[in-house]
Amino acid sequence: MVTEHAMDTEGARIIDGKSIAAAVRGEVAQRVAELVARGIQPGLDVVLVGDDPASQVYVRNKDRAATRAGFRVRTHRLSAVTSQAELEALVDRLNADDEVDGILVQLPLPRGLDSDAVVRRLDPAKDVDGLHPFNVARLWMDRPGLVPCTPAGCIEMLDRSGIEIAGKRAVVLGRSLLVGKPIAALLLARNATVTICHSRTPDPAAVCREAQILVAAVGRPELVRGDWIAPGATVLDVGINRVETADGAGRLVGDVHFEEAHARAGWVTPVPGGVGPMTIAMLLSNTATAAANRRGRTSA
Ligand SMILES: NC(=O)C1=CN([C@@H]2O[C@H](COP(=O)(O)OP(=O)(O)OC[C@H]3O[C@@H](n4cnc5c(N)ncnc54)[C@H](OP(=O)(O)O)[C@@H]3O)[C@@H](O)[C@H]2O)C=CC1
Ligand SMILES: Nc1nc(=O)c2c([nH]1)NC[C@@H]1CN(c3ccc(C(=O)N[C@@H](CCC(=O)O)C(=O)O)cc3)C=[N+]21
Repeated sequence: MVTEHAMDTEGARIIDGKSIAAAVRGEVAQRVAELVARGIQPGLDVVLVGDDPASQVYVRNKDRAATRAGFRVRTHRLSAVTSQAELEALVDRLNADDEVDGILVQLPLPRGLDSDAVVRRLDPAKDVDGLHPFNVARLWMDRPGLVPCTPAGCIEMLDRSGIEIAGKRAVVLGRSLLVGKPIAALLLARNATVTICHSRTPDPAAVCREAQILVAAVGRPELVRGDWIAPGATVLDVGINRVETADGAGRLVGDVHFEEAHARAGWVTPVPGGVGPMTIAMLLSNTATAAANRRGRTSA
């Protein structure tokens, strides 16, 4: 799961999101097989509005992983000029369909659509992104429920790498409802001492230097430099940014300058191959949980 070598001579240990995600997907496939053996075919429905190319890639990755794990998967592709009423009518139809266990509405929605209203419309029991106010409240109340996939994936990576959370000073860069805030809630629930930075934080570098666990979720390519990182800290890089390259192909970089972080940190996640694959694995895990909860849990 991790590459073992001395940190002071060779830099941080890499947290391999790809292999941890493969392990989680294998466990989910087992849970799905148990449901299928009971005559239950768990299903995931993804709603994609518009033709944002990045979202298309995520949807394709999710489709493939979900199908391989044994889920029925359907992607609803709606045009960018879809109305609020049409989108909410689709959500209503999926809520009412007993064969639908998980509903994921890809965000952000095109301009003019009210994503809050769409999320509020979801049946909380099918909200596998954990964004409905009911699930947000449960998260902050430390009650198990459907937890946002990327934050859940971050905790899973720490746990499966043997990195202690309790008692640590954690800093989260970013405060979105999808990523920053729920990561902070989960770290807090696990007894870290948590600080959240955002675009109005005067000296984020100074705050980050205090972190034993640093999570970057800002969407700013390589914002976090080596001198933002305390020696030996654990750095989780959530950012997915496409930047131009000389050959015109472009490449993915995180919110952390990987080489500089690797030289200072104790542990670091790469981009790609870090948090991204975990997001998909946790989406599958949430969908299996939603299916077991909705359809009466006896063993799964
Ligand atoms: N790996 C994965 O699976 C996933 C990756 N992502 C990626 O994670 C990143 C963050 O996503 P998301 O949370 O949805 O993005 P948002 O744009 O919704 O939120 C970004 C947050 O970062 C803060 N911020 C922006 N600039 C700075 C800065 N210079 N210093 C400190 N804080 C700053 C903003 O502050 P303010 O609130 O003040 O505006 C905001 O809270 C993106 O790159 C996204 O693509 C997202 C989801 C899943
Ligand atoms: N309602 C909602 N929930 C989300 O969780 C959500 C969303 N909307 N909108 C977009 C963001 C982004 N996101 C990613 C998921 C997987 C990868 C992923 O698989 N990344 C791989 C490969 C990336 C590639 O090579 O293209 C990696 O980092 O290794 C990336 C990004 C989920 N998001």
